[in-house]
Amino acid sequence: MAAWLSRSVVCRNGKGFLSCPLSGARISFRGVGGASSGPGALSALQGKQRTVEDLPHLSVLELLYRMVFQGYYNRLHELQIFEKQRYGNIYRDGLKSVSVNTPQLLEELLRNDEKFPRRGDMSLWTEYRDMRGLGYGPFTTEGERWYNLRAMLNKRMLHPKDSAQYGGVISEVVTDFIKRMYELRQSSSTGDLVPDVANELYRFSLEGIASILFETRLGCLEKKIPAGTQDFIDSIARMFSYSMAVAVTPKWSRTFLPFWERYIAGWEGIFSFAKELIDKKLEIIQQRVDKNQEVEGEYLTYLFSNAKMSTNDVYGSIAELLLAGVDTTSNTLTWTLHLLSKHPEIQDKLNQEVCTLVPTDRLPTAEEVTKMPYLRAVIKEALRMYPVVPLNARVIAEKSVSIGGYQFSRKTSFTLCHYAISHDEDTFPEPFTFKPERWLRDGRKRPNPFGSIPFGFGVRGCVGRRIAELEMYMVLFRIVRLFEINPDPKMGELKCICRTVLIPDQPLNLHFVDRGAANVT
Ligand code: HEM
Repeated sequence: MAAWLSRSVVCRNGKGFLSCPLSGARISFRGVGGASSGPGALSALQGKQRTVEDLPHLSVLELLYRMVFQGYYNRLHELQIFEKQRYGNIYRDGLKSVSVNTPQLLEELLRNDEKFPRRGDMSLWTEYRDMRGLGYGPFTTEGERWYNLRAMLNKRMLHPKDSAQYGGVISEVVTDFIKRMYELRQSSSTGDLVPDVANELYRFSLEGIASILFETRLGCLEKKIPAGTQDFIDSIARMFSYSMAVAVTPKWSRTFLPFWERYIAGWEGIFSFAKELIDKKLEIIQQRVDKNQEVEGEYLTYLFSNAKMSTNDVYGSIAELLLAGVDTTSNTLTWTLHLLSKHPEIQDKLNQEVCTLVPTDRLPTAEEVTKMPYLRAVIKEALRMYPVVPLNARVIAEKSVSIGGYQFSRKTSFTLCHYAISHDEDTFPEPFTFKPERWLRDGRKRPNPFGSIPFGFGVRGCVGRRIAELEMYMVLFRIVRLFEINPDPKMGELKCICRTVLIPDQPLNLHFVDRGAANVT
């Protein structure tokens, strides 16, 4: 995610002539029109292969102007749409990253991806690991080493059948979450209001993913979060909140500006907590091995039992899985509940599905929730409207590649503008309207799959996808069966800001009105 963050800061692009009020600089391009306006007629007429030089491009100064003076600093997702309208579907920024902005171009690029896909510079994350001699995880590793690591991490996680085995663990976490919802509602003045739902869903997601990765409960859903767990949560927040400052300030300023020290303190907290839990588990396994007892367990135990993985690799991987899995899942759920609260008719339809497909006197199984078409469509549509990871990157390092009729030499960096793509009007008519029906397989024409790929694509796609989906389906199922979700009339319009992932600009408060269904546990 750090790579996306730093990329989002530096990779902005443009086309045509545009006065930059900051500097009076003029942004120019040599081609005729962007890819949106058809092939570069001039080059084609001359029979010349179009290259990166023919793309619309603009300077870093313009990016700075847009970020600072036009306020796009935390609305980088909206900037994608602005730039697409202004500069076309494929364009280049001053730092030579090429932005692609339509499902077709995205597909062309990703189908040309390499055996060991790269997202680009991850030094923001690797520096700390190098300083402390820690192992790299799936985000930070590259090349063949990454490939081998993913081969190990994918097992017991990536296949729907693998994730189904965590159904029981997740269901227990959902039960605790629902219990907490009842408590919060009761203590509110109206008897049904839950303040700052995103914060509650963060606790849920952290508890859920930790219960799978560490095979232990952290206590995030207890009335008072244990001190160690709270320090860990604060450390994650600290690391993320200083990432941007560290990315944009020069290294020499680290000794007198406070950002680097605070950023590193964040990493220290993350790794020391993860390490403590991993070491505890390792000790338990060792004791059982010493006593010749059978070692049973799930993900962490599986990783330890894998001879190819060193303890250092396990530390690095678990920390990165944890970081990748919490904000993404919790914010997707936050946006889904927000959208449902605004669309009672969709909520009712979803309630009907969950009450019809599973008898109301028992909880659903992992297999059942993953087969519910409307439940799946609701989450898919929420992820289309709010792709929590709104931009991504690829570097095609080993070969030259042709995208959108342009030839790019090897080592070209590409920015994948997922937010603009999933709001592409040609692919998704009324792109700003919540319509889960778009995704139903009921005979209607389905959208281009590359229009919305919130988990990425190919071998470097999200390793936690199936776990995330299962967590989201299971918790949404239970919420929708028990409650009608209503907006808080006291809240102003909820806007979306980009802090590495898409988050709400203010705490989201929602009313959870009892539907009268039994709370089966
Ligand atoms: C709604 C939830 C989630 C979303 C939308 C999401 C999205 C993404 C995206 C877009 C990528 C980049 C893929 C690419 O470059 O092609 C990614 C990578 C990754 N995700 Fe997720 N993710 C989610 C949940 C999770 C969870 C729960 C975990 C951990 C269990 C996880 C672990 C990872 C890891 C480790 C990577 C890096 C993979 C690699 O580089 O090999 N994610 N995710």
